[in-house]
Amino acid sequence: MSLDDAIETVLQKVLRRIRPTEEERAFVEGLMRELEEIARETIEDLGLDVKPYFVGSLAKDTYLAGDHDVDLFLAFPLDTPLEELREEGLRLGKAIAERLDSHEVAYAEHPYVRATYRGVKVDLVPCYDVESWRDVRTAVDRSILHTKWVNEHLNGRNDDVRLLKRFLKGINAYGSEVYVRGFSGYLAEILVIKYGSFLKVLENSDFILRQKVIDPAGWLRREPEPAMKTVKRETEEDKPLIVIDPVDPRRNVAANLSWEKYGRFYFKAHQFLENPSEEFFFPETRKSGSYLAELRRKGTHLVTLVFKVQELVDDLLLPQLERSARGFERALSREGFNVLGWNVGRSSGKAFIMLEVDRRERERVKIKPGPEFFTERGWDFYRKNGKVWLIGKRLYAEKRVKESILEVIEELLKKNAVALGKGIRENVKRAEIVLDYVPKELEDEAYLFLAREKWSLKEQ
Ligand SMILES: Nc1ccn([C@@H]2O[C@H](COP(=O)(O)OP(=O)(O)OP(=O)(O)O)[C@@H](O)[C@H]2O)c(=O)n1
Ligand SMILES: [Mg+2]
Repeated sequence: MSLDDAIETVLQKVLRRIRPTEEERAFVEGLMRELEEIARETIEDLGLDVKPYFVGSLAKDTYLAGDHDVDLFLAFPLDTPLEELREEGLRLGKAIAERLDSHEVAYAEHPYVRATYRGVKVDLVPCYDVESWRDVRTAVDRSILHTKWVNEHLNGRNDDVRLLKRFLKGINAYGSEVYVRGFSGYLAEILVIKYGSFLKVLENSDFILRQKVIDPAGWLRREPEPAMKTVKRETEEDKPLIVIDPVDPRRNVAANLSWEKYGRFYFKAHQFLENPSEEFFFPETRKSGSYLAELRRKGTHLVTLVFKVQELVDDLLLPQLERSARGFERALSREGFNVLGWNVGRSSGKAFIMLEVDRRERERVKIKPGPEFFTERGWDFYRKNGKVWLIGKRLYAEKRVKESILEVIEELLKKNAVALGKGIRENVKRAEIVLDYVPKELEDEAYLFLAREKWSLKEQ
């Protein structure tokens, strides 16, 4: 079988798993019709002038089978004051959600309602009814424009988007959340539109990087108007990619994409094209092994801090954990410990920070004052210590003391000498700190970290 055929076979197999079936489609469409009806009725009952819009991958038909969360946006007229949009938006969201199965309020730039209906998550998000980027006032306003732009330009390549999204998920590079810094769904859509297909996007993984600026709507070729500041290239120069949002020249769609995640895409794209397999899309469950054996193999040590955190969502918690881990890295290196790597996360209600270090204790020389030299105790001191000297009539000696890294960390925390994430400072200070041992539920995590399995670019 030729390589092209092999690739095609794999893609067909993957598509069978990620393309929604007719039943799922019918269910989703029925759900959307019902929700729209409920929304319209509620809007009328409340006497509001609001338009409901579906956005996100459902509205673009780029959702993966089994993954069909609904984004229902409630678009207020542009002349609505921001305060009113927040209040009325929340009130409307709650009124709609009352007629669904369950709901809670979630907090982003503005509060919005998260409901469930027939087992599906439904976000009810207030926004402005914008027609162009000039009208955009809140972070979510562009979504309506994105949906429209993608639907106008995708030309039936919906399955290519599905393949790319699944590939990115499989290689652990999907999601634009701050703690992922990978590819967003919208970025995947733009790449497919720009390069023509899933395979073309993969084939262009080098070129995309060299091209650096992708401008699908041709903003840079247009006559600039005063309000149209395009994405600043200088300030984004250390980003792998600048994708000027086709619906808003001021925004880089790839602003959250990190070098690490682009790098994963780059290597995995090359590997897939040479050696295609379903594994890239659906990796086997991660390897496991003994973290203790890994510590012995490497001759390094593992410090783990485990502590309770309140109801912080991942979006807030993970960046704070990362900041704290970097704080430990700096503080410990000032104290003579080399931090080879760190890993943070959350597991069964607790947060953890893992630090891999080169030693478990440090030796320091302390100066020990002794007694006067011409006494009994003076002779004792003289015999017991290696290096001794006099200052005046008093003996002094050098003393080597060992301090364990745990003592050093406790000392640093007591002195507030570690830069910690603001919202979790007190929690970290009360952490349980363990050395070369982790609680049962973190054993796998510790192995994956120490073996760098979590980040590995190559299968071995
Ligand atoms: N970094 C991001 C994240 C989201 N969005 C907007 O929010 C919408 C919904 O976001 P999300 O659910 O993350 O993406 P989907 O396209 O729905 O993809 P998925 O299948 O992963 O849900 C996107 O269409 C896009 O307009 C965005 O512009 N930039
Ligand atoms: Mg979505």
